[in-house]
Amino acid sequence: MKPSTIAHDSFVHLREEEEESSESSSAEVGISSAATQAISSASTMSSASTNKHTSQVKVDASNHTTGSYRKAGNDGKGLDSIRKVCLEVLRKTWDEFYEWEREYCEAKLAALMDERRKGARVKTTTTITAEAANPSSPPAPVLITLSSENMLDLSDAFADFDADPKYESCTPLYGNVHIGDDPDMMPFLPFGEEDWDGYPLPDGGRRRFSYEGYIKEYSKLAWMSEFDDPDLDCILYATTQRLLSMSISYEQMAAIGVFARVSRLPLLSASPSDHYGLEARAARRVFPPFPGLPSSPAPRPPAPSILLTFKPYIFPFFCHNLTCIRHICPTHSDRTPYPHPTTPEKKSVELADDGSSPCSPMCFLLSGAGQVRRGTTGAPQSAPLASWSAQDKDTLITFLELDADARPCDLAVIMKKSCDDIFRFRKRMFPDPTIASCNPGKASLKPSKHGTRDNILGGGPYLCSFSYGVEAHRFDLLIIKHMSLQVHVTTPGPVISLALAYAPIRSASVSASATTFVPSVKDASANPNKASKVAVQKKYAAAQCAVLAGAPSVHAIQNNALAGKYRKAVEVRQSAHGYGLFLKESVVANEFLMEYTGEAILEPTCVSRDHLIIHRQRNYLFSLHKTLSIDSSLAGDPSRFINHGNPPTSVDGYTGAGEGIANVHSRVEITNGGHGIMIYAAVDMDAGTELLLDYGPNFFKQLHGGDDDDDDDGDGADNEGVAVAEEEEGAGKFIYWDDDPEYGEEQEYRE
Ligand SMILES: C[S@@+](CC[C@H](N)C(=O)[O-])C[C@H]1O[C@@H](n2cnc3c(N)ncnc32)[C@H](O)[C@@H]1O
Repeated sequence: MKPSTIAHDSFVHLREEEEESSESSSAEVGISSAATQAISSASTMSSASTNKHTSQVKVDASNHTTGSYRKAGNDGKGLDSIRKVCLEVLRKTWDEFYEWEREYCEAKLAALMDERRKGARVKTTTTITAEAANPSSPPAPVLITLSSENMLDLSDAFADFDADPKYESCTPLYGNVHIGDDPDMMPFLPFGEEDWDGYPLPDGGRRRFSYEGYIKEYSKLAWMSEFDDPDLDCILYATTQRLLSMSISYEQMAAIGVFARVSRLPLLSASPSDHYGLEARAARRVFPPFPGLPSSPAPRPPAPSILLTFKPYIFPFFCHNLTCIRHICPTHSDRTPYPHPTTPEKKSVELADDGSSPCSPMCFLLSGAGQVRRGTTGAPQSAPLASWSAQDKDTLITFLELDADARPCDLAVIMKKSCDDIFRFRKRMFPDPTIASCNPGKASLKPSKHGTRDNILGGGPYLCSFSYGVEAHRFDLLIIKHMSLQVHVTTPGPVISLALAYAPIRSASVSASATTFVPSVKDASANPNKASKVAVQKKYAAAQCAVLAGAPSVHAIQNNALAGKYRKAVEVRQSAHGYGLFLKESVVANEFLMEYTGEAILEPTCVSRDHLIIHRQRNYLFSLHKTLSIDSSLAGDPSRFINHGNPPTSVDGYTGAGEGIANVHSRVEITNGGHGIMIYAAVDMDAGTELLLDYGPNFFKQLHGGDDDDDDDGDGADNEGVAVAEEEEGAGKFIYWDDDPEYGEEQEYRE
C-alpha cells in the first residue's frame, strides 16, 4: 500500500515543474465550466463518508473559457494547457487517494482485529441452491443465490480446523518444480516462525540477516525499476477517467507525456489484440473501493476468435503429463515433449544407403532392398513375417510412427526380430509410391561420434539403439526423438542401466543407477491404440525409476508411484533437532518411502541461497546431479524433515556428526519426466521410528562454517551469511547433502 518510490519521485518532480509555471500560465488554462462540473461530479460519485476527500477535487476554473480542449490539442500552447490540467487532476486524485487509503486500511485492519478478538469466523456469502447441488439437474444454467436465510455457516464444519502448523509453511509438492535460477529480484522470505527482525535464537536474541552479502549476489536491484505499483494503477485510472469526462482524450493525455513519467504502463494498448496498457489492465484489475473511481468497468471476456487464434500456441504449453496439473510446465514439457508422429522420407531401398555393414548374415542389406542396392547375392530369407504376433506388429507400428526412417537393424535389436522382417514390414506400411520426397542424402541415423554404436552419448534426436556392455551385463538404450526417455531391452536379471536426460538447460546430464529388469518394449503393444504413445512413454519413464540391483522385482510396481503421489505414511513431529520425520507404518529394508521434492535450481542460485541457509542454520538443499539441486526450503514434501543420522559404519574415517544411525538412503533415479531423489528404507523399521539420513561428511562442517567465528577469513569483516560460500569456492561446495557414493560420480562426496 506504500506508493512506489520511483513513481512518487517522478510525481514530486512533475509537481515542482507544475508549481514553477503555474502563476504565469494559469490564466491560459482553458477549462469549461461544464468540464469543471464533470470533475466534481466524477469526484462526488462517492458516498457521504467520502465526501470530505472528494470535496478537495476542485480545479480552479475561474479564468477558464468554454470548449478550449478539443481545439487546443494540436498546437504547443494547447498541449501546454492540457498538460497543466492533467497535472492538476493527477495531483488532486493522488492526494485524495492516499488520504482515503489510510483510513480505508485502518478500518480494514480494525475489522480484522475485531474478528480475531471475537474468535469469529468468516462466513461464506455464497450458497448454492438445491437445483445447482442436484447432480441430475440439467447442466445449464446453474442457479446460484445469495440469501441470508439459507446462508451456509462453515464455522461449525471447521470448528476444529486450526491454521497450518508452522512446518507446513512450505508449499506441498508432488514433483520437482523447475526453477533454474532465481530472478535478480529474489526477495528474502522469512520462514513462518521467524520475522523480519531476524531468526529467533534460543537465548532470546535474534540472528539478523546480512543483506549486504545477499545483495552482493546480484548486480543490481532490478525490482525497484520493474515494480508495478498497484496503487498507482488505481490513481492513474481514476485520473484518466476524470480527464475523459472533461473531454480530454487518451491521445491528448498521452501526447503531453505526464503519465509516461509516472508509470511505464502506456495508457492505451498499442493495438486491439495487445492487452498491455492502463485501460486494458483496469478492465482486469479489481481496484480497491476508492470513491474517486467510476464504477468498475465490466470485465471483458476474451472473444472466442482470440481463443481460436491462440489455440495452437497455447495447447502445447499444457503439460501432457497426467500427474501434472501445471499449465506451463517447464519440468515436463521441456524434457518430454509429445512424440509427434513422423512421415517417412526414405524409400525402402534408400534405407540401405547409409554405408553401414550388415548386422548379421541375415541382414536385410544382404537380401531384399539391400541386395538390389548393393548388387550382392542375397542372403537366405529370415523367418516369415507371418509368425509375428499381433502385439509384435503393433509395437513396430508404434516405433515406425515415432521414426519412420529408423534403421531396420536398430529396430531389430529392440524388437528382437530379424531386420529383414522389419524391413519388409516397413515396406508394406509405407509403400514406396506413397513416400513423397526422396532424400537419399539425409540419413535418419547419425553415426555416433566414435563411429560405433556403443557410445551412449552418440545418440541424436532420432530413434536409435545402442548396445553397451557394463560388467558383463548388456543393455540396449533407445532414445526416441528428443525425449528424455529410454527403453531398456535387457537380458533378464539385474543390469546396469544408464539413463540419459536431455536437459535443455546449460548442459545435459547423465546419471547412472542400478536397476532390475525393466519391461520390454512389447509393453507398447498393450496399447493398440496409436494415440497411446504417451501412455507407453509414461509407462517406460515410470518403469525407469527402478530399484536396487537384486532387489525383488515387485519394487518395479512401486515405480509408478515414484513419479507422483505415492509415499509411505509419515508424520512430522518435534525431534531432537527441530522437526523430524517419523514413520506411521512399518517398512522393510529397500522399500521405497518417498520422493524428495522441491525446487530444481542451478548452481548460481544454490550459491545465493547459501546466505539464507547460513542465516537459518538449516539446509534443505539436496544435490540431484552436477547441474541441478533440489531445494525444499520453500516448496517440498515431508521428506524435507528427515534429520541427519550417522553412517552405520565408518566411511574413510567419517563416522558422522549426529547421535542416531541413518536408517534411510537416497538415490537419484529417473522419474516421470526428469531426475528425482528417491528415499529408500535401509533397514526394517517399525511405525514410530524417526527417519534419519546420512547427510555426508561435509554437511555440518560447512553449515556451521560461518557461525562459530564471524571472521573466518581474517579480513576483519563479519562473514556470517556472506563469506562461507566464497570461502568454500573451489574448496568444495557448501550445500550438498550426499547420496550413496556407490552410484556414480554425481553422488560422490564433494571434497
Ligand atoms: C532438512 S532439515 C531437517 C529438518 C529440520 N530439523 C527442520 O526442523 O526443518 C536439515 C536441518 O536440520 C538440522 N539437523 C538435522 N539433523 C541434525 C543433527 N543430527 N544434528 C544437528 N542438526 C540437525 C540442521 O539444522 C539441518 O540444516
